[in-house]
Amino acid sequence: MAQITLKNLAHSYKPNATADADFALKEMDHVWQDGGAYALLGSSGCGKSTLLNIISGLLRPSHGRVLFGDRDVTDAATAERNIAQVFQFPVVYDTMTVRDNLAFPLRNRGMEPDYIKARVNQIAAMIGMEEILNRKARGLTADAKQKISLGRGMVREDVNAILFDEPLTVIDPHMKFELRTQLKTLHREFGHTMIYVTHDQTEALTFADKVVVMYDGRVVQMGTPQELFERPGHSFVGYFIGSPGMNFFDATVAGHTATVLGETLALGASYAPPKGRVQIGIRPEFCVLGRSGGLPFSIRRVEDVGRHRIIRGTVAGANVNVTLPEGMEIDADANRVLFAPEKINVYADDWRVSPEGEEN
Ligand SMILES: Nc1ncnc2c1ncn2[C@@H]1O[C@H](COP(=O)(O)OP(=O)(O)OP(=O)(O)O)[C@@H](O)[C@H]1O
Repeated sequence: MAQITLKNLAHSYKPNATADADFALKEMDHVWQDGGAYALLGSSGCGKSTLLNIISGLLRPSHGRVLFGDRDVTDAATAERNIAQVFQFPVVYDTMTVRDNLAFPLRNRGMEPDYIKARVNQIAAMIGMEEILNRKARGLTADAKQKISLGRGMVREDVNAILFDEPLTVIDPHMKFELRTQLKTLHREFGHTMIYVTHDQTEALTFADKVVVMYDGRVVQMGTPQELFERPGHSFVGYFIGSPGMNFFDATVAGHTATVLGETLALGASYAPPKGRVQIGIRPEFCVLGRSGGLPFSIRRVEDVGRHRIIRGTVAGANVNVTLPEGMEIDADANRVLFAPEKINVYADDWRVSPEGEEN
């Protein structure tokens, strides 16, 4: 196993690319710690698969280097990198049995038959396929075939990393949760570096210890689910993580106060006046309705989403959401929205501004 380092990495699918917009991956430096469980999260087209294929060696980056430990593997073929990759759609040998499909990577490496048998049985139990080990893969459902692909991706214990590219897309929703839990168990047991690509925040937040959020070809934040929730490093993380996402307001900020729509709001920390387009961001969970203070608020509608309710409203015509905890009544005369000062984040040109005295 190895730490994976990306050095000045960038990629364009176009020859002679120069403009920023020509790059599917903008220049980045990034380290994936040995044994980490990472999710690579972002919306469609932000560059997740490009990055994964560069790590696995399916794609050569147009700029920069890829290191496994101290070894430069930028020009090494996929086979030399000792990586397992599971794709969105099943890749199985139809004419082989389920057992032979699972055993394939181990036989390829000349492992002992007894070891292969035991390991295949262990993986088959994990993916719920012990009963059909002797069946040919041909004729199985896409869901079953994808489970074989997942199993085959995880069967080798000696890989540097396992890369998953949206592996649960074709899996039945009930099974998704179970397989994700199994992947986590396997990670705890074997300590492989795992990178799991998804555009689904629930998948990312439940699978990973560290979530890497990509936006427009860049890594905009890497953090624990809690860090992404409490201190989104970029406004995209604020919008993308959480349901509904963060509320943003144009503001002027100085010291412990923000001014929004001519009203003064207290901040939980002190800021040097930021440059650029300044906004404050507050999650719906940290907003409450009242009759004085805060900002003027009009309720549009209330949505019941199970354990809590979401109040959809507007502040000066712009949409603002407030999450109402279970059991709390709505004051029908409330016409202001108030924010917990210590939960407000400040942004300049979409990037979070650290308050004075915050350790990075
Ligand atoms: N083979 C290719 N040739 C040219 N452009 C490509 C190629 N593959 C991807 N791109 C472009 O590169 C950008 C990043 O694509 P990529 O597939 O890495 O994104 P993604 O985040 O994995 O998206 P998705 O979630 O839809 O798979 C997109 O603009 C895409 O159109």
